[in-house]
Amino acid sequence: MIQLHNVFLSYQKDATALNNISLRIAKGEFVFLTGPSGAGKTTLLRLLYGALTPTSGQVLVDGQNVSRMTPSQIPFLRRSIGVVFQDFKLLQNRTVFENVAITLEVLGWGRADIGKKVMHILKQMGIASKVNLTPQRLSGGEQQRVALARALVNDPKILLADEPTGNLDDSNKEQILSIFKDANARGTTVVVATHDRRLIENSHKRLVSLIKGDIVEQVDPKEEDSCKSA
Ligand SMILES: Nc1ncnc2c1ncn2[C@@H]1O[C@H](COP(=O)(O)OP(=O)(O)OP(=O)(O)O)[C@@H](O)[C@H]1O
Repeated sequence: MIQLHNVFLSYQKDATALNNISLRIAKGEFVFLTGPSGAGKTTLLRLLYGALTPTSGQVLVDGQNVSRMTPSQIPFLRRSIGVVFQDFKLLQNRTVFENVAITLEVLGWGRADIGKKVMHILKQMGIASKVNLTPQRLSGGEQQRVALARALVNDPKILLADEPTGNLDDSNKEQILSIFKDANARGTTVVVATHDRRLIENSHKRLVSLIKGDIVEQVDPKEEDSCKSA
């Protein structure tokens, strides 16, 4: 589903944000990207949804070569990718409903179907009662759930989330993790960038650790389990 081959990314000369990264993420996998600030987590996610082009190397997402896409092709790629940004990027002058509906409007859905689907996901996320409020009137955890609803409302093939539990309390973190796990169980490939060790440890999912643009460690609990039982 996602492949990076020898990817280098420099924002400026002599400052390499990603240094010869090769990585495969299979369809239906759930992967955490971790590492200290500046490790390259956000940069890697941005490559996957075509917000950045690698300086060299190849990025393949859902069978498409993102490294070679023209700007006009990127919106089509993004139809199959839900993105949750570090700062949510909610539209402040729109209601919760409108913030989530926008994903389906872009895809050309009809009004009645949009209404049903948006209300369905807001109920799943436990924020249906906030449907007519604007984001300023929501807590941080509620805003995060709106951002997740917007990213997941069209059942995307891939969900990318950047530091989705920053500033959330433990109960909100648990809710967010269970939303990711549900989406993953329905077939969405999930990639989450996070510093949050507790979130990672509680989830028993594959972990890719970056430091200064290098992959320094990969841990896959499934392989560890099969080693233990072998
Ligand atoms: N727009 C930019 N212009 C120049 N350098 C950048 C830009 N964005 C990121 N960088 C640099 O690229 C490197 C990787 O940054 P990136 O944001 O990918 O790290 P990160 O692991 O996501 O960090 P954090 O956990 O703090 O969000 C850092 O050295 C950063 O300073």
